[in-house]
Amino acid sequence: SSSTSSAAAAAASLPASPLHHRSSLRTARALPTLLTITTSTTDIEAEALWTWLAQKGAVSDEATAVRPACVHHGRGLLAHRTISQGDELLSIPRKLWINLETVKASAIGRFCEGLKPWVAIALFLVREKAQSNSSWRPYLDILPQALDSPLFWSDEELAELQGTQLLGSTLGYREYVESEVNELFDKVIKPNPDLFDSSLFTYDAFLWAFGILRSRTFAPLTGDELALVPLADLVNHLAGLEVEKPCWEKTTAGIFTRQEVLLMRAAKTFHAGQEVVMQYGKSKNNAQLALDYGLVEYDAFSGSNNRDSFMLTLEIPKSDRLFDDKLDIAQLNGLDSSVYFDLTRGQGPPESMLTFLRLTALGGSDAFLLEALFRNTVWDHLSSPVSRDNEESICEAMIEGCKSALYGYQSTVEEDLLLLNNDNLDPRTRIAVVVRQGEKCVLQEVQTWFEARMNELDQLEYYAERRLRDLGLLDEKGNMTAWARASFII
Ligand SMILES: C[S@@+](CC[C@H](N)C(=O)[O-])C[C@H]1O[C@@H](n2cnc3c(N)ncnc32)[C@H](O)[C@@H]1O
Repeated sequence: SSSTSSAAAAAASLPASPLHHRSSLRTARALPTLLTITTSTTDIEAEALWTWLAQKGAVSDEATAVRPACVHHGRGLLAHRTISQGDELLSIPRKLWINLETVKASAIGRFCEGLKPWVAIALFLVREKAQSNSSWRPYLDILPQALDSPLFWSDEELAELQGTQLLGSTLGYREYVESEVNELFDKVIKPNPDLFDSSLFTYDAFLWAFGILRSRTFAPLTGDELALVPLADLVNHLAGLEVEKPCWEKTTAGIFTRQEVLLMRAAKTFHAGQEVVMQYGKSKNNAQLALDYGLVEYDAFSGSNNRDSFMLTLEIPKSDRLFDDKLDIAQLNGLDSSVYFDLTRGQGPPESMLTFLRLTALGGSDAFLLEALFRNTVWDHLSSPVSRDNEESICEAMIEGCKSALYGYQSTVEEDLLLLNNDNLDPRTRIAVVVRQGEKCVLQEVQTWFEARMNELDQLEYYAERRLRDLGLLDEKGNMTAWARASFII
């Protein structure tokens, strides 16, 4: 049927927009032991940043709870003394953030009217980075030149992502950045050669700035409030870290002049010398962690990973002769003809997805449920199996969809797991392998779920039986009641 093929095609499709990543709730994972780090080499750039922040009154050697240092993942923050959960770690005043205000107050401010915050800040970063006498030099010097997000991978490295949704999102983001850069180049950079040296404002330079902004900004300083906060952006992520409250907090401080500050609080207790870490996003899946931060979570011991996910797109085919009626029901329930479902490892298909699938596959002798009489109740009816035919067709569609999506990957889960046993796997290949095996595991789980359902089609209760039971015409065992038998005899 057309709904079958559409759901099958849908199972393999990519997120519609690179900017609309869906999130879902995930369960807790075990917390790895924190490592105590000792640094031997002097980090000249970090020292310069510290001195600069001290001169501006943002930090002091005497009062500080944390200090920047070289750690496993580039630079990070080390506890200077024992810190309890919830303690203040640092407080950086607004005048030291790089945000839209900073850009507006700069020499290029008058060109930023109407620009998206990230575009304006990226323009500022690229220009400022090239100026040796920039007043932001100590901060600019600690920004990494190379990032591990797939946005920056070579074609050869990207080939490891063949078949994955992450590859689609990566290419989508690149296209998006390119179109923004082209527009900016034509409207702002080219017409103002006195302020902008056009050779600096390349696609690569903007992509770097985009990567810096995605990997170093955290709520609440995102969206229109987007801001880079020196020192606070040196905190690294710890896999599995449970947090009660966000670590970044925007508040006001100061006795005489109340000024806005970014306050960072400790997510847990840290002892002197330990690395202070935070949780970058409990609801982000591995593909999002990879894109934003160039990292993934993978637990080689448990094998399970609630960061594994697959975003499924389902749609009511336009060719369906019942399209208008089905769309009406979907819209009445807050959906549209095309819907994304974020499937997460170990969680099975969400109820709303099963309901939408049943709606999509509705036809034949079940089409009466689309009549006006049922308009307000049909969604409820669809939340349980409707008929054997309907349930069978959604199972077939999903099994086919999963198989065809799985066919698109170049390796099996088993091959990937073997690769992940190799401790010397380079970081980018590791990211690719973790993401692709995660997507496949989710698809396999979904396929297994629908295969199991296919095997129990004869045991399920369908709409007709439920109606008879509701009317008191079937008893608990599914037999007709005496009253029903009597009515049939009459
Ligand atoms: C907010 S910055 C943290 C400071 C960064 N380490 C530096 O040297 O500038 C985020 C970046 O740190 C790195 N990072 C943080 N936590 C990590 C982790 N658990 N595993 C791998 N890389 C991590 C990633 O490169 C990420 O994009």
